Amino acid sequence: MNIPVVDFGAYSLSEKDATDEQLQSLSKELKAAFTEVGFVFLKNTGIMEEEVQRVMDISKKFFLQPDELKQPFSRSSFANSSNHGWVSLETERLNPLRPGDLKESFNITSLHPDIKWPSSDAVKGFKEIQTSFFLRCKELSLRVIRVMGLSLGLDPDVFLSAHRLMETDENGTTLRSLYYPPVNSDEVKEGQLRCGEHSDYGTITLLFQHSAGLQVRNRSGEFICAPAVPGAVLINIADLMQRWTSDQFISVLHRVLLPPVGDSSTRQSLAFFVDPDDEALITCCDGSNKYPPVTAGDYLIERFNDSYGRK
Ligand SMILES: O=C(O)CCC(=O)C(=O)O
Ligand SMILES: [Fe+2]
Repeated sequence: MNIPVVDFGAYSLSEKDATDEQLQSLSKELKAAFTEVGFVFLKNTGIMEEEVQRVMDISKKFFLQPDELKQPFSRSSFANSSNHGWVSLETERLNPLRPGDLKESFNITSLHPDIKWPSSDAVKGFKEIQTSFFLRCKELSLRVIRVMGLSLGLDPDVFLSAHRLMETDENGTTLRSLYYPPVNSDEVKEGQLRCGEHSDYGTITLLFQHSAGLQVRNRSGEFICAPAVPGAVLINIADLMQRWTSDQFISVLHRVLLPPVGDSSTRQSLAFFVDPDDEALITCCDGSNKYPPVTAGDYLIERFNDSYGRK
């Protein structure tokens, strides 16, 4: 399996709009990638390497602090945004059959003015850097979602109109910084990984990474290493989008293994999980009843219950 590379230059964030011809050609390429592989590398998106690096650097400063300083920002301590906040090591199990993932993360789901942000000198600029990257990812996602609608011959509003509330407490879209600390192989539990096998939950995911480590399952069921393509954003289809398109676009399992024994390297990545508005009703867009309609908010709560444990 090769993940295709698509040049998004014609519709990059530095362009106001693309011509119909350019959109047609992009939609053909994206459709092929999303129906056959479920993943695509998008290059020339307009999001620059320096922006990505800035977010990784400030996130790492947050993660390297003692747990007591991170605790006040814990996920589930934000009243109106249940997925927002810091997730400690081994808390989430993306594959619930394995021990907790050997990763830490910080989820940004809400940009509501009342949200409390880390603001100590050690993480100076955290709010501004994360907020501006969230908004850039949001703009790029909306462009990709528009092209995805066109690629299936739909009115682009079918998908776009379900993504009007990103960054508010009525939409689950999340910018997640991930940090995989050095692994001490003497302490690893049986079957434990950095990130267990899973597919993502919502519409699409934008993944920014600078080092290899991610594996993607191919059609024969083998996990294949995804390369890190400098400057490109890796985009994959998530489960609600697969449902929405009656399985035309495919949401594929992926994972992050442990480094080889004796390798003490760390890994960082940024994932922008795009979700439909909580109240959006996801109904098969081909008019079939392949899957019953579900509201995005209800669907996400179920999935989080599986990976974080039921309350
Ligand atoms: O860190 C990575 O590369 C993958 C993370 C991931 O797949 C996820 O958090 O859903
Ligand atoms: Fe994922």
